[in-house]
Amino acid sequence: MSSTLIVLNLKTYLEGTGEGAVKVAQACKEVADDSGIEIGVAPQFCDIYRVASQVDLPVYSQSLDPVGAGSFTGHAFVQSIKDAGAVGTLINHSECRLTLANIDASITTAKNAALKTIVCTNNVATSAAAAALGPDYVAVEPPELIGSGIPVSKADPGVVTGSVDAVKRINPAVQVLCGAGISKGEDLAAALELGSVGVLLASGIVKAANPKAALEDLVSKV
Ligand SMILES: O=C(CO)COP(=O)(O)O
Repeated sequence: MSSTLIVLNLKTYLEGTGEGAVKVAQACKEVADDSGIEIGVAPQFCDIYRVASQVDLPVYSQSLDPVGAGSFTGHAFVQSIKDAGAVGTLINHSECRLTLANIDASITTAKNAALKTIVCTNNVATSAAAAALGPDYVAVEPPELIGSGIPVSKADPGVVTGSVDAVKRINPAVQVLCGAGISKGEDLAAALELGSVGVLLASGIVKAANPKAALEDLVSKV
């Protein structure tokens, strides 16, 4: 496997049973095996166990709550996420934003459970702030490009290079992903060219008529 990472966020795109998530995850696994590129999926909380137990690929939670065992109702509890089979979690996605203090607490909670952490950011300044908290990855995603089909690597390359520079300066151990509007092989190639180590993406693959073919295109230029 190369050190490139692709994480496919399923959001709430797949209606109905979790079988849709399993199918997309299976396509990810096949393309990962054929290409040698690591591909993970972030399904709904309730689908983590189903996906992780049926498909041998890295599964991420879409978020978690920084609560321990005890008197907490309606929270996404890290130990349950881990026991369901997740290897990591997104934190602070633009569609699930947190305060800085809660980002910090979520990173600590995930790390204590040995889950990988991907903190989403919306610009260079927040990428720098997130890097100071020491996650495994910062994933910069300008919200205005999310779901737009316009790739960040083309529309706003400066936010990627700026994040890479800022993160390197603040904490060189943190790696940078980028996302928003990414769907094609040229988008991933451009993202790597800009200094990120991979992409976090969703609609271009999940909503494609043939997700496996879309994934094959995505990895075709690496
Ligand atoms: O929000 C994203 C991934 O977390 C990006 O979404 P799109 O790939 O649909 O732009």
